Amino acid sequence: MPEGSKMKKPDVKVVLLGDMNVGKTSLLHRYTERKFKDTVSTVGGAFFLKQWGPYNISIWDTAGREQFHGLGSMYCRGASAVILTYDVTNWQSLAELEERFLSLTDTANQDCIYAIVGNKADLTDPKAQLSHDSIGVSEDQTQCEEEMTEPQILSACPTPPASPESLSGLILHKQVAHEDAVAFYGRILRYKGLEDKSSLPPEKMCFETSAKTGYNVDALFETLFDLVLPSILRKRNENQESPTVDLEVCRGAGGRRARSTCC
Ligand SMILES: Nc1nc2c(ncn2[C@@H]2O[C@H](COP(=O)(O)OP(=O)(O)OP(=O)(O)O)[C@@H](O)[C@H]2O)c(=O)[nH]1
Ligand SMILES: [Mg+2]
Repeated sequence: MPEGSKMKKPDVKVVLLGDMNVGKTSLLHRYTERKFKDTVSTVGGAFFLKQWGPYNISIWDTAGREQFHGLGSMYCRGASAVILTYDVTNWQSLAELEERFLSLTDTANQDCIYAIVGNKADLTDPKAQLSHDSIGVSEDQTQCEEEMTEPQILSACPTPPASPESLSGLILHKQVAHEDAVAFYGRILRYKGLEDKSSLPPEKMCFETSAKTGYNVDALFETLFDLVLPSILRKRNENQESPTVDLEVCRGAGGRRARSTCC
């Protein structure tokens, strides 16, 4: 970055929370790099700066591992949107959101919005298995769409095979129904005293996604960006401050690179 250049100051903060292994990092990779690539378990947290029209949105990826639990409330501080992420093939990952993660959001903004995201839908839902990434769709993909035979539905196996990928074409038993996510969303609104937020009904705020195929990933992020715009505009009007920060000042304070800074 050229000397003295200004890094765009984020207008708003979106945070990904959820148990380890549910696919938070993979969702971020899918959305920002249009790729499903190997990941390692996140240490601490990292953020990505997304330009959304004239606005700058920081998307924070956090660590699901228990040992980083304490950092969650720090990452949620000042958040305008929190994506509470679970794995549709793992009931416990939804339970963890309520038991371990919901309280971390107490540091988020008063008008913060909440999305409930059931990831890995490609393992349970045939329509989520097809590539949904506009860049990634190829003609043989449409071919596959026509040939798509009814995938075999696995019975509810108590110990799903170690590597779901080896089941491509097979569908794992879904452990979390959409209704469970909707019920949890209702409990979040009550916890936050937002029951009257009819503008954000569960059908709009509960998603099932696949970071692997891209299913519903753009819809998730872009729905949230549209919904946080009013809070960006309000903040800009209130602050009337420069939408940029002088990097020299940051450097003086040992400022770190803005891209994927790990705290
Ligand atoms: N089939 C399938 N696998 C996925 C999907 N998303 C993530 N995975 C796999 O799930 C494992 C964990 O993914 P991560 O993105 O690292 O999970 P995480 O929530 O960031 O985990 P922590 O960083 O430990 O909190 C990896 O093996 C991913 O390849 C998905 O949509 N479908
Ligand atoms: Mg991660």
